[in-house]
Amino acid sequence: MNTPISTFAPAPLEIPAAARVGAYDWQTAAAELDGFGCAVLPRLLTPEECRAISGLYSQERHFRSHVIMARHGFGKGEYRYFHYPLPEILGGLRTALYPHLSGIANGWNERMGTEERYPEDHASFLKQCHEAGQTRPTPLLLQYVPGDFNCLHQDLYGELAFPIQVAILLSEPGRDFTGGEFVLTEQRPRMQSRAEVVPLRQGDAVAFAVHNRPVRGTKGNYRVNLRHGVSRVRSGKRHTVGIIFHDAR
Ligand SMILES: O=C(O)CCC(=O)C(=O)O
Ligand SMILES: [Fe+2]
Repeated sequence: MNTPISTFAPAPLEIPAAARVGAYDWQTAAAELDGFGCAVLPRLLTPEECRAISGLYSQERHFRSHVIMARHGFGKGEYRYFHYPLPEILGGLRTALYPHLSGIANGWNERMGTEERYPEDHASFLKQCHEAGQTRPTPLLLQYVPGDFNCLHQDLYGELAFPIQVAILLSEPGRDFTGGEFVLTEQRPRMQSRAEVVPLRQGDAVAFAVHNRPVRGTKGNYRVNLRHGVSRVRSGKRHTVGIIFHDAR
């Protein structure tokens, strides 16, 4: 399903996605996701790969749609959804990341008393999406210029939603842009909301909860509601690539 990125950008997948993803300490990542709703995977992409992926933004043939955020009240900035087949590097990372996250997601559902369980491999989950009428790919490339921001939101595209997603920062903070921090908020029942700002460098990925996750309280687990967004870019240009595991209706 994936085309090699090297046919249109100078970035072959030198280290296979599964090896790259498998090299992280997933026990620590799971503990961070459990404790805070997010975990950083440092340097998932090399600077060259980041540049190659950002460079796709202006090449319309890779995308199925283009969203100007201000037109929808989503913030200010723009993004494009890739079409299938995905660039090899993104398809590869999505497939490789999924099995590490599905166990965490199933643990969350168990603790939240939700019956739904996610299959161990991404192909099986995509099959479920397709059977539910969700067939359009959701990986996206975002671009922000000074003054742009991404309002707090949840990336839900139909009934089926995998509860963890990944965003990779393609630009280098301080050099390519300033401002533009990745932000997560967590709304807790009958309590004030908690915010988390995630410091990222170029190539770092953040895995985070899409909508709900369980939190351990004194009387068992309670459910919190998360949103994510990006603070205002103060200068320069910021690109990110988002990997969402469910397809869209
Ligand atoms: O630009 C970002 O860091 C966030 C992008 C986003 O909302 C997403 O990947 O779903
Ligand atoms: Fe998002």
